[in-house]
Amino acid sequence: MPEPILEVRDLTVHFYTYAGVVKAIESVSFDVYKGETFALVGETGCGKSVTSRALTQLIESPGRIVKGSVIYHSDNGPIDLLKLNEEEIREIRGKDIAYIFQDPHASLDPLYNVGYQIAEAMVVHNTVKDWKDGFKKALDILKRVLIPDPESRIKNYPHEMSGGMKQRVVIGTGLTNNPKILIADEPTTALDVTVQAQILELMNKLKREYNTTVILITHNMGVVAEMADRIAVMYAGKIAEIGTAKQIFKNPLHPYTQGLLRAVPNPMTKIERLEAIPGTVPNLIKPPGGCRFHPRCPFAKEICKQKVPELKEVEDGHFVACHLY
Ligand SMILES: Nc1ncnc2c1ncn2[C@@H]1O[C@H](COP(=O)(O)OP(=O)(O)OP(=O)(O)O)[C@@H](O)[C@H]1O
Ligand code: NI
Repeated sequence: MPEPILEVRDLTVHFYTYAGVVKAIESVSFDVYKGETFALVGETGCGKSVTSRALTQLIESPGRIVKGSVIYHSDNGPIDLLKLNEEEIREIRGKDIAYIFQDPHASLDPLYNVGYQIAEAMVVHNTVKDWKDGFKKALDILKRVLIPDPESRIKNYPHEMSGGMKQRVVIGTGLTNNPKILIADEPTTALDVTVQAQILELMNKLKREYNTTVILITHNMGVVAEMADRIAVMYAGKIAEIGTAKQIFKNPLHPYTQGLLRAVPNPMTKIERLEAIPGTVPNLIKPPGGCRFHPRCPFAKEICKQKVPELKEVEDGHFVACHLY
């Protein structure tokens, strides 16, 4: 039996804006197993980033986590991450659970050299003895993420590095404290295609070396096919389907997942727009009643307008939220 490292239940986040309450994610539930790469996929605005940030309470005003629990199975036993106070969650974030965001420019401080920034991540979490030790480890990390000429690169400021090299530094910084879970939100979207492939390969290598669990957020099905063990498909703030990569690619059940896969003629093409699925993503201030996908669904029945479909297990480990099943 796979062992869960995270159990997310009923996670709900709302943004209280002037235009109204944006119901960004609604009753999102899933498990992430130890050592796997778990991908969250779906069109822009479906709630991938909000979900991944909410896992460690990284939701800023006007957003609020209104409901849910996130049980993290730490070395010291299970903890509900949503019940921790500011200081406790900050201790977990960056140490047990690290994030890599899309834009390496935004993740690095232009005022400090990269060696300092990597060392700092370890110093603040007391995982090194002192700054000297921190710089020594920072050099190891630059080697691990395959930065050429690390002895001189360690003194570089971010603007002296290419985008791909900066993302390597960000990944290195994320891995400094040997996190149990690495959350990567579109880690390669800002990079050119050849650099993307190198970064993905690097993430796979590091994952094997450190035995890290990875939560990968992307709208690129090619990346998903390459990296994911299991996949959760999100639509308009809800989970539509969860399964192994094989189940999702070979036997997609949800009409939305089917549309998503049809929209990628070649798995290496990026999905920017879904031409195969007519209509657009609904407004999350007033989402459609019943199944949120029903206005775009070719198989919608009366019940789909009335009743929210529950996520149910249709075959072993394969869950779908759809009235057709
Ligand atoms: N600060 C905010 N204020 C208001 N609404 C927000 C805010 N942040 C996110 N949202 C809303 O929450 C919903 C989910 O956004 P989220 O960023 O999670 O989407 P996503 O799936 O990550 O999309 P993308 O692929 O474009 O990154 C969207 O409708 C978005 O408009
Ligand atoms: Ni996002």
